[in-house]
This record gives sequence, C-alpha cells and structure tokens, in this order.
Amino acid sequence: MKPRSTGRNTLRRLAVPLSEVFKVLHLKPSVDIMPQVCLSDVNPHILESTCTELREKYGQDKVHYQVCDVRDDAQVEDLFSKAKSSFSKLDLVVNNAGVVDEQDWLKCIDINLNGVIRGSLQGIKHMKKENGGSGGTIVNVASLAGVVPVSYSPAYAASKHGVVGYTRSWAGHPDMKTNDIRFLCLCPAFAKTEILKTKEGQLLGQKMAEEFMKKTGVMSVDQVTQAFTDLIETPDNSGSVMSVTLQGSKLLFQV
Ligand SMILES: NC(=O)C1=CN([C@@H]2O[C@H](COP(=O)(O)OP(=O)(O)OC[C@H]3O[C@@H](n4cnc5c(N)ncnc54)[C@H](O)[C@@H]3O)[C@@H](O)[C@H]2O)C=CC1
Ligand SMILES: CCCCC/C=C\C=C\C(=O)C/C=C\C/C=C\CCCC(=O)O
Repeated sequence: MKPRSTGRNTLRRLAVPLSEVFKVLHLKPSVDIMPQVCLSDVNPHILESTCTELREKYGQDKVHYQVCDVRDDAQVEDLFSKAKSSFSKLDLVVNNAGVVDEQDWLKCIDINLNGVIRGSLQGIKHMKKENGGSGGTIVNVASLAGVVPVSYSPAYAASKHGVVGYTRSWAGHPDMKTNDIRFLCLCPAFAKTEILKTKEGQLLGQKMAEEFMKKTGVMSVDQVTQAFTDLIETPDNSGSVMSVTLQGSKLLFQV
C-alpha cells in the first residue's frame, strides 16, 4: 500500500487512534484507527503525562515515547532508529517542535529550521527503499510567518520561511518520487496553544504582536487539526503548502 496514492489508507497503517496523537500535537483526526506512535518532546513532563494517559487507554505497546531535543543530532538519530526498530517501518513523520525567541535567535533557528531538517533527513533515511523502508509522509509544521513578513519576530519568520522552502525543495527531488516519500507543509496563523504565552523579552515588540493577533484573530486548535487531516488525506499532493486562518484553509503552493 502506497501512502501517497491511497488517501485515507495512508492513515490505516498507523497504530493508535490519531485523535490521541493529534491531541498531543494539537491536531485532530477524522478517522478512527489504531496506529502505533512514537511521541517526542524536549519536555519530559508533557511527554510522560500524555503517554501514560494514552497507554492506559490503548495499551502499552501502542504508544512509544522518547525525550528528544531536536537541536541534538545524536538524539534525533537515536529517536528515529529506536522508532524504526520498534515499528519495523515509519509511515508518517511530523516535525512540529517550535519556539519564538528573538533574543536567543540562534536557538530559535536551531529548533525551528535545523530541527525540521534533522527530522526530515532521518525520515527520508528510514523511509527509503534501499534502507528497508517503503515510502511515507513527512509533514513539516511551519507557520503563516513562513510566507508573510512578521516584524515582531524576524528570526522566527526566517526560520519558518526556511521550513517552507526546505519542504518544497525536497518534494521536487526525483529520489522522493522513486521512493514514494511525500513532503507536506502546514502554515497556520495564530492558534490557541502554549506558544502564545511567549514572553515579552522573546519578541521584538509585544504591542506589535498583540495588534497583529487582534487583527488576525486566534483559531481553535480544532481548526488547525482539521486542516492537517485534510492535508495528509489528500492523495498525490507532495509539495503542498497549506495555510490555515480563521477564514479557512488555502493551498498556497503545489511544489
Ligand atoms: N500556536 C500558534 O499560533 C502557531 C504555532 N505554529 C507552530 O506549531 C508548532 C507547534 O507549536 P504549538 O503547539 O503551537 O506550541 P507549543 O509551545 O504548545 O508546542 C511546541 C512544543 O515544542 C517543544 N519544543 C521546544 N523546543 C524543543 C526542542 N529543542 N526539541 C524538541 N521539542 C521542543 C515544546 O516543549 C512544546 O511542547 C510550532 O512549530 C509552532 O511554531 C505555527 C503557527 C501558529
Ligand atoms: C502577543 C504574543 C504573541 C506571541 C506570538 C507567538 C507565537 C506565534 C506563532 C506563529 O506562528 C503565529 C502565526 C502567524 C503570525 C504571522 C502572520 C500574521 C499576519 C497575517 C497577516 O498578514 O494578516
């Protein structure tokens, strides 16, 4: 079964109900299936409490987790090789970690852009046929800040522009077609999550940010999760970059 050509079947090979996986990623599913998942975050408390809850509900074997700092090559490599050996193959990788920090902008770039690159390269490696994989889907979470200028957080915007360009570039690579590896990118506007509690010192102008937010509005997580689900359920759409705003979802690029 080829994930990119079968639409909904893409999800059938995953192993815990996506509703639960997506809750953690602030995402929401439209199908009820039982994928096996490996969740990861740099924060062990968030990770452990979520996974304990999921394991009680779906069984120990369905939910794997591993603390990982996406800034660390060795940790990312180890995460993927453990996931691959537990599951035997990877069908879906979601590179979702992100922060806003204009003060420590190197950290911001290292998490938001380099972290996505590290996760994508590992995803490609393990999905490639020559390494025993059989293709799959890699979703990189960017932001609307990846396609419009954002004056209160230029480094964040640069990192997210990078994610959009990186994702589109891989999508057009002939090896991805040969290996049935699909690259997708999601660009949400403001959504009600912890990141909106970013401290004043990490922004270049709290007031400016508040004004942007007031003008643009804040979406529910459900709206973003629905867009995510639509994106991954659409067949043959590698290279798609989708924006999500209060007005709805829009396909910005198709490679
Ligand atoms: N909520 C929003 O308004 C929007 C969020 N996004 C993006 O969505 C993604 C998810 O963010 P949210 O759920 O909104 O915020 P969040 O703050 O709830 O989630 C971000 C997660 O990334 C983790 N993280 C931070 N540094 C890490 C590292 N070095 N290694 C591994 N994990 C790390 C955090 O512990 C946290 O759990 C981010 O990439 C963010 O930039 C994009 C557009 C809008
Ligand atoms: C007041 C505190 C704000 C903190 C902001 C923190 C995180 C934001 C993350 C985002 O990715 C926000 C997403 C989109 C913003 C980018 C552009 C909005 C402008 C839209 C427009 O041009 O109309």
